[in-house]
Amino acid sequence: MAEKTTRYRIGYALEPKKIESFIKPSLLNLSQERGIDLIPIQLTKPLIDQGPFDCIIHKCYGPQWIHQLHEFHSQYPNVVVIDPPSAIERLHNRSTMLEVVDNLKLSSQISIKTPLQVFVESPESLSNCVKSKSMNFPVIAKPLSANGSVGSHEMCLVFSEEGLEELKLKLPFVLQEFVNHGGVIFKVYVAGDHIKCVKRKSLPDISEEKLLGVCEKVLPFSRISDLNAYDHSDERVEKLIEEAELPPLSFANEVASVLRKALGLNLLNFDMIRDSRVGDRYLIIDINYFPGYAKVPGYETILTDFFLDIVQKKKQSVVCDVSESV
Ligand SMILES: O=P(O)(O)O[C@@H]1[C@@H](OP(=O)(O)O)[C@H](OP(=O)(O)O)[C@H](O)[C@H](OP(=O)(O)O)[C@H]1OP(=O)(O)O
Ligand SMILES: Nc1ncnc2c1ncn2[C@@H]1O[C@H](COP(=O)(O)OP(=O)(O)O)[C@@H](O)[C@H]1O
Ligand SMILES: [Mg+2]
Ligand SMILES: [Mg+2]
Repeated sequence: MAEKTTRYRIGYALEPKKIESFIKPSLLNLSQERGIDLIPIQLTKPLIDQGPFDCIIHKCYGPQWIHQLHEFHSQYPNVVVIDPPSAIERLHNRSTMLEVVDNLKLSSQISIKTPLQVFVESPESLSNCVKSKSMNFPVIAKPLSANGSVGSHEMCLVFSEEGLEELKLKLPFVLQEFVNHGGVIFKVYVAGDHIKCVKRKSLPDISEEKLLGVCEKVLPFSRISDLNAYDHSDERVEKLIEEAELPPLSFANEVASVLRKALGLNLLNFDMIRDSRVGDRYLIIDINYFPGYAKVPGYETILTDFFLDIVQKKKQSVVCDVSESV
């Protein structure tokens, strides 16, 4: 008689746009072949009435969803929830998002830090905040909230103190020192133990001369691709990205591993730049929960491997405490 292979049910609670980009037939097929059934969770119906599930993955905002998860967890404490809302919450605020980075302990000689950053809440504190941290212009004003809204990605490069005055209506925000990094950013995608680092276009460097010649006090931007007119041509940018050296794999892996544990999260990516001023120094500038994995070549394998790790560890009774603070 043919041996019956165990099948696992992973429920996903995602907004329609995310379902379209993430739940591709290629992911459904590969995970199905390997024993995982990905089941849509209806956001309009009580979670508690859906299932059974071995695991739930989710990227939804708002107290109602968190309440549903709590309710579900009290009834089905053995179902693994990836990830705990309280840990995800930390990434929805650009001030708390990067707090753990400066305490990470690495065995590598290469250092991992964050740029100088200050949280600005009121117009009165605006003029002093840059001086108090000895930050140099240009700085980037980033909305405090990183809650998935369009506005949460609307930023401004600020070239001078007068520029800061123009930002009063955008409070509260964080000001982060702009760091030259050769126009290329490294995005490290993490799904549990599975990691992939890719290169992407970033803001171009700003030299002292360029800074003196800039006419604007503030340059708003949202998507980096909108900034072509501001500097390099597409061809030059492509060449820049192609030629940029990736960070050493062992370093990227170690940062991903310690960061994931410090945050208590499994599904994330982080944006990392190489500081042009100092050798062997990288800076984390952004951390995102459940990012756009489908843009990573081979994401289907990375995610399926991760799903199997989770459900099989559970089967072997290896404690997987990710649902601890649901
Ligand atoms: O839409 P995508 O595929 O570009 O993914 C976005 C991510 O792009 P990335 O994978 O880092 O290039 C994006 O990363 P960045 O913040 O752009 O670095 C966010 O994770 C975004 O989610 P949210 O709007 O912050 O909730 C992600 O948006 P959602 O797909 O989760 O809505
Ligand atoms: N401190 C910084 N120094 C240089 N460039 C930065 C810095 N912070 C952000 N950027 C650039 O701005 C982009 C958007 O900033 P980020 O914090 O990643 O916001 P988002 O959450 O919208 O992706 C980055 O991908 C990078 O190109
Ligand atoms: Mg980013
Ligand atoms: Mg982000």
